[in-house]
Amino acid sequence: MSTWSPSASVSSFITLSTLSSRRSSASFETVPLELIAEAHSKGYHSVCLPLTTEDWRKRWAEMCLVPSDSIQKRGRESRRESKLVSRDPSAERKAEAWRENPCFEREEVTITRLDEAEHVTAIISEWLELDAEEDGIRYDAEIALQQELAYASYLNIHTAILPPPRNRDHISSYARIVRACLSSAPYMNLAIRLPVYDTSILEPVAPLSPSSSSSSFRSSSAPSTPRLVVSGSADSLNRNRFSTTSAPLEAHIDAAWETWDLIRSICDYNIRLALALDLTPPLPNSPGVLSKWAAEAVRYIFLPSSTFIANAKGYPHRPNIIISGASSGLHKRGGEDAYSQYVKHLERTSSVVQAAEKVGTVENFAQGYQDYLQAPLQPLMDNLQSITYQTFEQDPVKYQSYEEAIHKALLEWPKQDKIIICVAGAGRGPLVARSLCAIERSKRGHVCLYAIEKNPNAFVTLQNRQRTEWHDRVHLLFGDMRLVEIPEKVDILVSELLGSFGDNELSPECLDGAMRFLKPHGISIPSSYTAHLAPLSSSKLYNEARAIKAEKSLETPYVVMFQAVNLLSGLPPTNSHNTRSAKLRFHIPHAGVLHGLAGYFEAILYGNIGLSIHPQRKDQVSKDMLSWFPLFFPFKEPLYLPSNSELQISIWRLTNSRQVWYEWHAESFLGSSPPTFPATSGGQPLPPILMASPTIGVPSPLIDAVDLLPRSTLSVQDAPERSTARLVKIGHTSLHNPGGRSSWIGL
Ligand SMILES: C[S@@+](CC[C@H](N)C(=O)[O-])C[C@H]1O[C@@H](n2cnc3c(N)ncnc32)[C@H](O)[C@@H]1O
Repeated sequence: MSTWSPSASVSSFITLSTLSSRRSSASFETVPLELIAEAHSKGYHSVCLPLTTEDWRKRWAEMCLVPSDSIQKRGRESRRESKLVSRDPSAERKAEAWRENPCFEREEVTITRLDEAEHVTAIISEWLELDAEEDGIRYDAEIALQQELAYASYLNIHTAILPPPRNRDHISSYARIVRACLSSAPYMNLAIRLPVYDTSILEPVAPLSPSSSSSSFRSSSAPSTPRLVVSGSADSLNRNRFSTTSAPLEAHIDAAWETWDLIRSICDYNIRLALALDLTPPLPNSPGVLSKWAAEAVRYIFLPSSTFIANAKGYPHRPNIIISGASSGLHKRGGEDAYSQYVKHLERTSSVVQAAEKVGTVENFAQGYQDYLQAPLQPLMDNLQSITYQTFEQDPVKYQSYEEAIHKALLEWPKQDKIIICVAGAGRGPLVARSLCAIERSKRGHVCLYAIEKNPNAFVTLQNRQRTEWHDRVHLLFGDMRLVEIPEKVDILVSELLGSFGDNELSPECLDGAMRFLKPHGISIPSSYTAHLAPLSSSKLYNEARAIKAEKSLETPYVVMFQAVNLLSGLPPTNSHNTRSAKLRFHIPHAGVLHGLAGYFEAILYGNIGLSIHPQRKDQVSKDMLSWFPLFFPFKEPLYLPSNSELQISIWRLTNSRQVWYEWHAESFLGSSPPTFPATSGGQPLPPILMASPTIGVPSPLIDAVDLLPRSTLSVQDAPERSTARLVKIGHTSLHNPGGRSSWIGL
């Protein structure tokens, strides 16, 4: 279960120039101790400190890089040619000795004592190019990185922020080095600093000189925003770093995310690897572009004091926010403390935090359960515990909605008739009590109420309530609704057998068995329900499911209160999949990785009264209902989906005489365009498929996904327009849970 920390941690970035310009005062033994104490007194929880000094950068450059003057002599050579330049033999000897036995000298590190390292996040030398063009520089950068991490571990520092990737062509080398470090430093958490997009698209920058990685970096100042060369652009192929303004900002944001995706994939989704997202560049207005980061392990957010950005609030991971330049005096009136105070204010006033603090909201109820995988209930096969019923019964919305639905049905029933109601699956009796309230409110005279329950333990509670509260107003029947004998047929059948995906607690099978005692023109409450699927990206959930070591863990649906997830496409208004299988087509506007499917349900109880956990409609239909979290169907292998690709999902609900199970599968294609809806014969465009829920709220504005099954609202000649012609297949997953081998629900 994830813990819910009360507030984001705010760190101050202490620069090398601050460290070197201060003299320690009488009250502190060392400058780092004084600066750390000062940061604490100004409301910062921790500090980020460069681990190494200028001296280390100089020694490393002398040993491992070709001196820049020897390059200048050779004129404008490419970096690739620079490795042919011979080095000074004494520098080469020193380098060999260092490679044999990497070791710092005292002046090369900023801190030396355990107490200086408390609450410190180490910034690894930013000038190390783990993705340098030259093999030799990459090789030496890896040795230096290992050396710095070993030193940080020695000082009991648990987190280090790595130099950013800069060269798309060698990201795989970068990632391989990070993976090696994760295994050689087993107690260290690593974070990769990544700008939200390549800032060179805003302003041209000079090309790097061969030894430039070091010389161009002003390590004594606050960290500059790293720049990433996006492969494939003409500029990057020429190894220049000039503006690529022709590409839209979104493409650059996608490129940054793809860099991260490659690194974390090569590192096998290691949970000790996280992102330090640099929000220094001006952010685009469209929040959807950034939403993919919500599904990632963003553990740090870099904010320079010059661009204080309110969008950082509400990130679900509650990352550490690192403020650089807080002491630069940029906002003189507020002073240094103002930044941490403002970040805390933004967080306190954000809708996410306010909802979590308000009693009665789902966010408040679900605290501690965000992204926690729970096995779905099996109320038919298992007998639920009293405490489980008690949890359901806290729902302030579900029972009220049922009472309203029953009341409405009673009012609409012909006045002179006697009415027989049956609550099938009564549990501890809350729907029985609500039925009695509705009867009383409707002022109907002749009403007879039955309650059926198959859980022998809950049946004791029902008997007790009958004796103490209900008396002869309720007739109890013990047994399975599929088999139990009932003295007369009923007019209104009330049940609540719904799972997060509608039918996953076997409501269809149970109600099929109960239909024999519902009169032909009788009413079922709920009158219908629909299941909805959406493709989902969440490295966190993927890792959680993988952490359960059993092979079947990635072929099992889970109930999850989603937090660190990103829906890769909109949800269809309804999948209407009582056919027990569906094939769904999703347009993927932005590149992403598919880790699983999110499953939701919507039910019409009676008339316009419903229940919904559909993310876009739940607030209109049944706001603050607590009883259901969505279902998560994981995929065993993540499936990469490029921008403007098409995802096709197949899902089957299958059954034998003893079990029901789901099987699922995904395929990806290139060449997709956002779906358009075919015109009817009258020339009017068809709306998205809506006929199954015409009475609930307003239709979802999201129309990305379209049910591919032939539907009554689509004429046959319309179908080819929506076919998958001209799509190029690019990938697929395996078929999950074939034959119900890993997960099933008992009948
Ligand atoms: C989700 S609980 C709902 C309980 C209660 N109606 C409420 O809303 O709090 C479903 C109940 O239906 C019962 N149940 C499930 N299948 C049943 C069946 N085939 N026959 C009788 N009861 C059944 C379970 O034991 C459980 O008490």
